Amino acid sequence: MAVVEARDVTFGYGDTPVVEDVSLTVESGAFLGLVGPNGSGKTTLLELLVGLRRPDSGSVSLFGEPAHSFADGERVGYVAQDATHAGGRMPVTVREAVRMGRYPHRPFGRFSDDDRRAIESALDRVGIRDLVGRRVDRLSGGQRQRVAIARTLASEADLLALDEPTVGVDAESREAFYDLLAELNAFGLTVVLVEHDIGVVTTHASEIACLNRELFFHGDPDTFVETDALADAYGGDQHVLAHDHS
Ligand SMILES: Nc1ncnc2c1ncn2[C@@H]1O[C@H](COP(=O)(O)OP(=O)(O)OP(=O)(O)O)[C@@H](O)[C@H]1O
Repeated sequence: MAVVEARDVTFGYGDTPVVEDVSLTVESGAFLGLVGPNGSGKTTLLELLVGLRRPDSGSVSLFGEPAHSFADGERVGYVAQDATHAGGRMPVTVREAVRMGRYPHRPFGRFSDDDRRAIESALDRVGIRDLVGRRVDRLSGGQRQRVAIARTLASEADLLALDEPTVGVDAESREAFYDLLAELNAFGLTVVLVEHDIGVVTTHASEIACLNRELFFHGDPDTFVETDALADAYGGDQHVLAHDHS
């Protein structure tokens, strides 16, 4: 079953499109890495795919319905670059931030045992139980990203979309973070990840989409590194491709 289906999607902030004619299907259970040079439209496309923006032309459907009809947290977890959606800058505790993942289920009502179970299980699966009483705005970037993931798990979302989640996170925590994503993916969570580090994404993702306004490639990582798509999308700037850890 297709979780995301984008057809001929074009979008621009002004007259010039920054995403043009992109068609892309993300199947259930996929781990898609979305790569491309700086300013190539990755964040914009991710926002289009999860319904945070509407295309100027073309269409995006999520779980077979128009993407813009999905509110954040309702089957779709979205982790923005600075994880503000996880209460990243708010003076709330980790437990409160993770509880927010249940709000789509209980907009006004009291929390049920099911809600509490989902929250506790998310804290355990992401390994942040020792942080529950800490304020989110005083955590490290890597810890905040884990809170963001826990919030998504608590919401029992089927799709997790992340925008460069490990910017500013040290290499060790970054590896642990990607291992966690791979594990959650193995348990059935569909993942779409914007990541500028091609090495990271070809190691962890099961498929790659390479964007530079238009989609240059969508397929498996091994094929991606063998084709010209990479050089074409990056304008032949090969040294950026192999070891970009900036
Ligand atoms: N809110 C906005 N208003 C106007 N232009 C924007 C806005 N957001 C992004 N852009 C422009 O759209 C283009 C695509 O930006 P986007 O952030 O989607 O690219 P990206 O591939 O995620 O970039 P990066 O890797 O540098 O984060 C860029 O030229 C950017 O300057």
